[in-house]
Amino acid sequence: MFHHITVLHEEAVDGLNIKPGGIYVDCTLGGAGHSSLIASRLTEGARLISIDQDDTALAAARERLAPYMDHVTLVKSNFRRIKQILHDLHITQVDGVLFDLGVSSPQLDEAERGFSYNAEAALDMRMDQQQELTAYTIVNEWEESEIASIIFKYGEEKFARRIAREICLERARKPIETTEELVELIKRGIPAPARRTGGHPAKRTFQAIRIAVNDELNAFKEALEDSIEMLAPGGRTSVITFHSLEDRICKQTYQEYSKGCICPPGLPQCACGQKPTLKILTRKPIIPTDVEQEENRRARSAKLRVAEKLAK
Ligand SMILES: C[S@@+](CC[C@H](N)C(=O)[O-])C[C@H]1O[C@@H](n2cnc3c(N)ncnc32)[C@H](O)[C@@H]1O
Repeated sequence: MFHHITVLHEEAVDGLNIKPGGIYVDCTLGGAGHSSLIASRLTEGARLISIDQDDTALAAARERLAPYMDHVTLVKSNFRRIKQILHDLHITQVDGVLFDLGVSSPQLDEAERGFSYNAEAALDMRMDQQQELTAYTIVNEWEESEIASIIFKYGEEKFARRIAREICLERARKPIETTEELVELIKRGIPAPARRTGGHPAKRTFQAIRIAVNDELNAFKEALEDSIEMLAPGGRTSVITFHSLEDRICKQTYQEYSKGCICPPGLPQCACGQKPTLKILTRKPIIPTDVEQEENRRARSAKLRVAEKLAK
């Protein structure tokens, strides 16, 4: 049973301002919470393309979306291929693109996927089960400096170098096979007083390794830029992020595309001719209500940002 509680369910779909006959893309199908709401607002002639790289999500979503399958297309792929996916479907412009980033609850709950620091499993963490790179490779084969760098950059973990050192000392003795072994090494790398504050000591390092395994930040940046390019005038992007690194990419990309003239100050008139591509509709991100945060822990760090494509 695929059980994922959709975060900012109505808010993210309302953000798309659905036109009943439009063409929409849900880049992160997951348990199809957002996709089924979008599909329920579409009428004949409309189209929803829902993408996920996880086979389990696609199988479950197929059932949930059964009543709408006449206007829904499911695609197993990385969303960083959005342009190619749309091109293959002969679609040149879309009216809205939704991202609800990160992992789904089933991915976290199925211990054998290796995403959780609370369950023993092989070091995996792949969203796409056919991908080659796994957490095992990163932990056992990457250079110590590379491991330290991703833990610092993607986990914002200040003891990154010490943790990387512990990992490399251990793997010189024998390969590190499981999430549990990794958790122990992370704990060893964090001084005792720091271990007692700020949640589970392995949280930041697990997040970092997961981001690296799935190349999450680069995939999102590329896909967001390509989505903006594929939007029809008046089309919208609606993006839910769950940590500051993703949110920063969204905010900065929206800002870049909403900039007009970039001439140096003091010129008597504009020489660059640059026009803004996007209008940002959420100056401050929308966050889940207190009730939603109370009911769903995952919702606590969620932020929604919406932007609209301007006419040229
Ligand atoms: C938070 S869940 C989405 C939940 C969904 N909105 C719902 O309401 O049920 C994120 C999903 O996006 C997928 N995903 C994350 N990054 C992806 C990528 N680069 N390409 C394709 N799918 C991705 C994950 O496999 C996961 O199923």
